[in-house]
Amino acid sequence: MTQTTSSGALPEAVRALAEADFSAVAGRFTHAGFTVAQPADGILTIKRAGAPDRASVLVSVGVHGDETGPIEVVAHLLEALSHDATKLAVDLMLCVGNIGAIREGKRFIDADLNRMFRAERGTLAGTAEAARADVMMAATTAFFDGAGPVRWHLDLHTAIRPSVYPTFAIVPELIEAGARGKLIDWLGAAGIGAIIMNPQSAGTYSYYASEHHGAAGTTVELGRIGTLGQNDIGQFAEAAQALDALLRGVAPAAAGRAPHIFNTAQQIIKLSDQFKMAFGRDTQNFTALPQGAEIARDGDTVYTVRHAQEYVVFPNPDVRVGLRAGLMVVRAA
Ligand SMILES: O=C(O)CCC(=O)N[C@@H](CCC(=O)O)C(=O)O
Ligand SMILES: [Zn+2]
Repeated sequence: MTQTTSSGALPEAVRALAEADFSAVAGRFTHAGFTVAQPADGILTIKRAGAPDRASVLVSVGVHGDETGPIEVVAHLLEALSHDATKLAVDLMLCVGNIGAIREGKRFIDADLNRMFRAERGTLAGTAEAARADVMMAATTAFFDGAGPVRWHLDLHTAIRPSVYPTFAIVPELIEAGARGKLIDWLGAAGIGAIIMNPQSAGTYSYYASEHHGAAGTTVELGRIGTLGQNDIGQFAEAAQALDALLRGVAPAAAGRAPHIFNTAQQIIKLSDQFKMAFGRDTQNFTALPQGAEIARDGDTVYTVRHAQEYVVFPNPDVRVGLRAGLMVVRAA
């Protein structure tokens, strides 16, 4: 079945996930004997009763409302899996993040949801996204409470700008070494070209799940923002296959290539409205800058490249004061 939208015909599975309408898939998993619940709007959990050792996998999409490619990828995958429901080999929590922003085709309504997964929110405490993050954290806590030791969180995003690596991931350094190794292997099988090791929380969902719930969490960037129903998701076939294999508890079809590993050199924080980036808004992710080059200036503060070479990721002068306006990374030895 398809639904016609302003952007053309949207496959029913995509429409349903984008609108957080889980009725069809929930029915199929229930019929296959799973315990299915919807603890909050946009959140679906599917568990097998009496199987405490199963891996627990949280998959989130749409934390930024204009990042629609992963919604399409997961919608098709979930639709297919629900028709083969007994093959689901993990406890699954599926979270459609910023439902209001998805509806409006915007990154966020009041403020960036992916900076709200921390206690201090300052002036953003009363925003729609602060309330949504509270709901998501409560559901995440309930999902992982009492779960077995194998815990994953894949938070699927897309980047605003083009990138030297069209697919890349951010991995919190604090993940225990064994679990981190398995996660990096999986990211390789998923066709992810580069991994940024991140030592510090920026208030993101995946860092929160790693820090507070012992999950092997990661933010995965799959291409660029696009209109729902118009993304070329064929380019993410490896990621879709690897995710499907994870949910079915089987090895990915391809081992993939080892991603390039980068360490975080510095986070560029916007300190005031005087903040000015030294290069254009459309500078692509992983653009190399030489030692001493100016990155940004903000009043008396001048951010410069400290290593022989640093690469800029997520350059964004338009963020709110106090938030990350870019990440400088270096190739790991
Ligand atoms: O392309 C951009 O500038 C932003 C893409 C995006 O939403 N990235 C995430 C990364 C989260 C992390 O650091 O783990 C974000 O900025 O929230
Ligand atoms: Zn995003």
